[in-house]
Amino acid sequence: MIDVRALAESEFRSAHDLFRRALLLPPCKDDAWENTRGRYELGRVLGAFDGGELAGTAMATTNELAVPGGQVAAGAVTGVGVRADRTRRGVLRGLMRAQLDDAAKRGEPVAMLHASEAAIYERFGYGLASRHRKVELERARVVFRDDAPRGGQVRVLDWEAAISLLPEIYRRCVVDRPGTIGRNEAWWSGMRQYLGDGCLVAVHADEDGADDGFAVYEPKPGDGGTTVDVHDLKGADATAVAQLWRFLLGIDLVDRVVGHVRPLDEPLEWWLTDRRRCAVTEVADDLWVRLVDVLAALRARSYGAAEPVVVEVRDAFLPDNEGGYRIGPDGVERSTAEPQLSLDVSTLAVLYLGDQLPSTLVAAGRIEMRDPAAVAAADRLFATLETPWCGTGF
Ligand SMILES: CC(=O)SCCNC(=O)CCNC(=O)[C@H](O)C(C)(C)COP(=O)(O)OP(=O)(O)OC[C@H]1O[C@@H](n2cnc3c(N)ncnc32)[C@H](O)[C@@H]1OP(=O)(O)O
Repeated sequence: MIDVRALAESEFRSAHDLFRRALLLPPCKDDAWENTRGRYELGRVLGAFDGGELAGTAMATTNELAVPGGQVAAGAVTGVGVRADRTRRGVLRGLMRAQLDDAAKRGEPVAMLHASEAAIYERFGYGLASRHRKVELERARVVFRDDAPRGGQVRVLDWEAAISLLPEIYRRCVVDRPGTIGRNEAWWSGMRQYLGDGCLVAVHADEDGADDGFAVYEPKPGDGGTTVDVHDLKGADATAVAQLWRFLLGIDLVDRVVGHVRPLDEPLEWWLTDRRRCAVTEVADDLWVRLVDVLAALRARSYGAAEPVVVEVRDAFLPDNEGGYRIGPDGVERSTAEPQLSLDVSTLAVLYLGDQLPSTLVAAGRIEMRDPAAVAAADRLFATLETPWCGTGF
C-alpha cells in the first residue's frame, strides 16, 4: 500500500537525496544543499511511503508559463524519483495522482516538466510541447554576413558581478516567447551552483546603454582545442542575440563554440556567410506540458484567424476534462456539438504552445479527423509566430 503526503521541511533533504540516488548521483553535500533547499516549496514536496518508508518523491514549484498571447499559472514539476528497489509498483502513479489533484485545487491550469525519459509521462496526460537544438561552430571558419543585425556593446563580467544584473535582464527582456517560464532567486542560486567556477557572463547593452541580453559561457581546454560551452543566452531582440554570438565566436584562442539548449528558430546560420558552418548536432525534448484544467488552459492562449473548430478531448487520468471544446479566435467554450477532431489530452499539449500543427498530428495518427475541412482551420488557429522554447532547466 502506497501512501502519498506532503513532506515537512525537515524531510526535504532526504527526499532530495532519494531523487539524486534515483538519478544515479551521490547524496547532496551540505554547501550544495544550502543552495538547493530554497527550491523546495512547503506543501508542494510529495513523499510516497511504502510500509512507512520513503519510496519515492516528486515536487513542484509555483511558476508561470508564457503561452501564445498571454501567461498561465503553471506548476514546474521536478525532483521525481523512486528508489531503485521500489520501482514498477505504482509509486510514480500515486505521486502523479496526488500532484495533479493538488494543482487542480490550487487553480493552476497547467503543469510542466523536463523529462529524463520520453516514455514516462504521456500516460499521465503530458505531451512534448517544445524542443530545443544544439549547435556547434568551428570558430575559425565562421564569418558573419554584412546584413546580420549589429549594434550595442558587449562587456564581460565574472559571475559575482553579473548575478545582480541577470535576473532583472531576464525579467525585462525574456517574456513573450511561448514556453518561457519565470526564474526566481532560488533558481538563480541553483544555477550558480550547477555552473563551474570557470563560467563567465557577457552582457549586451543596446545603443542607449540599456542591458538587454546576456550569455553565460564556459571555456574548456581539451585535447582537440578549446571549446566554449554556451549554457544560457537570452536577448530582447535579434540584435542583442546576434551581437552576443558575434562576441562568443570572436574570442581569441577558442577553437569551437557549442550552444546548448537553443531555440529551433534561432537564425544563427542565416547570419553567416556559410550556413553549413553552424552544425545542428541535436534536436531534443524541451518542455513537457500537462493541461490540468483544459478549459482554463485553452482560454489562457490566443488563436489565429479561422473558423472555430469543435475538438473532442479524451483524458483518462483527469476525466473531468473529457468532452467537446469549441475553439475559435474569439475564445473557447465547452461544446456538445458534433466534434470535428478528436484527440487525447497529451496530444493537445503538443499543439498548445505551437510546436506542432494539427495537420502534422493528423498525419501521425494522433488526431482523429472526423471533418477534413476542420484540419486547415485548426492549423490556422493553433499556429504561432515564434517557435516555443523554454531554455530554462528546473
Ligand atoms: C520531472 C523529473 O524529475 S524527470 C526525472 C524522473 N526520474 C528518473 O528518471 C529517475 C529514475 N527513475 C525512477 O525514479 C522511476 O523509474 C520513475 C520515476 C521513472 C518511475 O517510477 P515507478 O514508481 O517505477 O513508476 P510506476 O510503477 O508508477 O509506473 C507507472 C507507469 O509508468 C511506466 N513507467 C515507469 N517508468 C518508466 C520508464 N522509465 N519508461 C517507460 N515506462 C515507465 C510503468 O511501466 C507504468 O506503466 P503502466 O501505467 O502501463 O502500468
